[in-house]
Amino acid sequence: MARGGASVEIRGLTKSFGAQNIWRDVSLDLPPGEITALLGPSGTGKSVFLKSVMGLLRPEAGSCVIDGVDMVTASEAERQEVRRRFGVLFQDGAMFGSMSVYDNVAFPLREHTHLSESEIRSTVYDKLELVGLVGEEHKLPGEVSGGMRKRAGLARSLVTDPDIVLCDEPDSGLDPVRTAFLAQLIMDVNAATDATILMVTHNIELARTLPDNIGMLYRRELVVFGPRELVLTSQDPVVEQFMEGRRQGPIAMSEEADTTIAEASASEDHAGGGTALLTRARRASEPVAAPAIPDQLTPSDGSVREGALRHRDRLVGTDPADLLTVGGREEKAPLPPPPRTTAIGRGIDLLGDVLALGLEVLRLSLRRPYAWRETIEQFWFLARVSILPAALVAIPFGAVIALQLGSLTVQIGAQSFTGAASVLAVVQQASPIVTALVIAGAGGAAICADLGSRTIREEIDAMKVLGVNPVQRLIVPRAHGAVLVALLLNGLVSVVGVLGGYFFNVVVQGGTPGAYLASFTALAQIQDLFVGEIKAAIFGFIAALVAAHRGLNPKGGPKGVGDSVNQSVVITFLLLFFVNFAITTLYLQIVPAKGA
Ligand SMILES: Nc1ncnc2c1ncn2[C@@H]1O[C@H](COP(=O)(O)OP(=O)(O)OP(=O)(O)O)[C@@H](O)[C@H]1O
Repeated sequence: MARGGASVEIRGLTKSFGAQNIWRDVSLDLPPGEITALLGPSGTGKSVFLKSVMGLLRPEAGSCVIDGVDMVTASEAERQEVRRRFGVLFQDGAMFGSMSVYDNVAFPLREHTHLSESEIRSTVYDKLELVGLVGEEHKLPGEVSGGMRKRAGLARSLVTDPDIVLCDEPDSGLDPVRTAFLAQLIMDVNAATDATILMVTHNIELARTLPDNIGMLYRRELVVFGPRELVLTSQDPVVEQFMEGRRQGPIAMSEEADTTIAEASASEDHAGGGTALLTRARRASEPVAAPAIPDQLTPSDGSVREGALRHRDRLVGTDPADLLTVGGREEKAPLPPPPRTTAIGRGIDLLGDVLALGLEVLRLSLRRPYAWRETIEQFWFLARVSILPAALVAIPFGAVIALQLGSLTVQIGAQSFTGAASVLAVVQQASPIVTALVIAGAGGAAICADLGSRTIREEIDAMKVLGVNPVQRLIVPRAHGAVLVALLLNGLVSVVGVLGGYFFNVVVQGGTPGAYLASFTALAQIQDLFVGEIKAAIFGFIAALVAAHRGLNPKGGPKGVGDSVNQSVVITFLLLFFVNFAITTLYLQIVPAKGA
């Protein structure tokens, strides 16, 4: 069933990370219903480009319009709507690690369709069969090979018959035979659905025989984009070298080396030497034989693709000279450096981000569907990792407070108030802080590490692309779980602390049980208990938010996750002490001390 693929119009797109410009001024139209391959040396920003098209990364300039919606400036809700039309295969598959291969492939259908489980089952098995994974469906992603994960990711990306398919190196990790099957599969999917397909690949054979169009990123620019037939016969040295996989030419081992060669070439040109590498092939006096164009794959059922017909018409009207004008090759002035940010500025940004995340969590807390199961699992997990340490910390804490206050009250002749003083100190101050430190140290660290590893495995990106809001699905349950556990732990720590105080005051220091208990009613009041619980809930919320924020923004790979965990604990501790001070001051202003 032909549906006419979606159009993707990209104009002047520019993306940098801090001072590092990845590419600039990229303009191209992905022809609807055709297959396009994006090539380029490693590290030239092909994956960044795909993520920018998906709206997962925000370029600082330019537009990427998909059927009328600019993915750069649109709201997250609008982007989510467009993403429902996407099928995305991430570089490492981005399978959800806690779900089986079957559940991963069924995920988009369960989220976005009203199909019955038996209909879902039949669709999932169709796709698993296409990618050769029937028999492996009950395994977890961690129990199958990298190539299998990739194929499972492809099955998941195709399960909703998307209009736009974006694949990041679909062939990586696959053997040559499976790569050949995969190429045929992409061609058949295009023939059946007329989807607009953009794939990043390093596989030259695939690039030569599968796509209708080829684009190439090199030295921070799109240096060529056009019909396969014209790109394959291009005599541009960069394109030729890449398509032939040669060492000789302007492309070197690294981006820096590419830049050095190009600069040398430009200065030779400038000096009138006439031997610059970038233009050498063009200036060679002997005629250069045009390379042969290999036959393009055809659909296995022998049908004629709609995209192929449109492509043929476009090809007739394309001037080969247009190919190299896209993006241009002339040296452009360097981009201005980004504004410098100070440590204080970064701290303020971080606080702003955490606050925004907190507001988002509160807003989504009431939104359905509520992730009950995840909340209960998180509550149970946080309770398990924090109850024992909290109880163990509470005993010496209660004891220290009782000892300190006990000796102080004896010195000032107010021994009869030792119990109340212990209660106030433990219930109002020590207990919420101990609770929050344990939640931040044990629970928050685990939340941060879990989310961080999901982020670097691109699971969070996959979730967004599959139309699921990770804040609603993952952060809200963790924040609620942390608040509930904080309330529970605060009660526990308070009881253990007060009992510890009783033990040291009465048993060790020889006080009387009656005086210890009687003093409770003299100075303590029920609001003290409430304020302790409110503090604990706020601290638990803050601990979960900071952990989630750091987990969603790790810098780099596994080491970045480790750094995020460390930052999450330190930042939470700092915030807690400030917030505790603020709440205590406010409380003392509002609720006068008993007996005052
Ligand atoms: N989230 C990020 N933060 C900072 N830098 C990033 C981020 N993502 C990518 N980069 C940088 O952008 C550059 C391009 O990365 P990208 O993964 O897009 O390259 P690629 O062309 O896909 O490479 P390969 O072909 O090797 O997969 C790299 O220098 C990378 O370090």
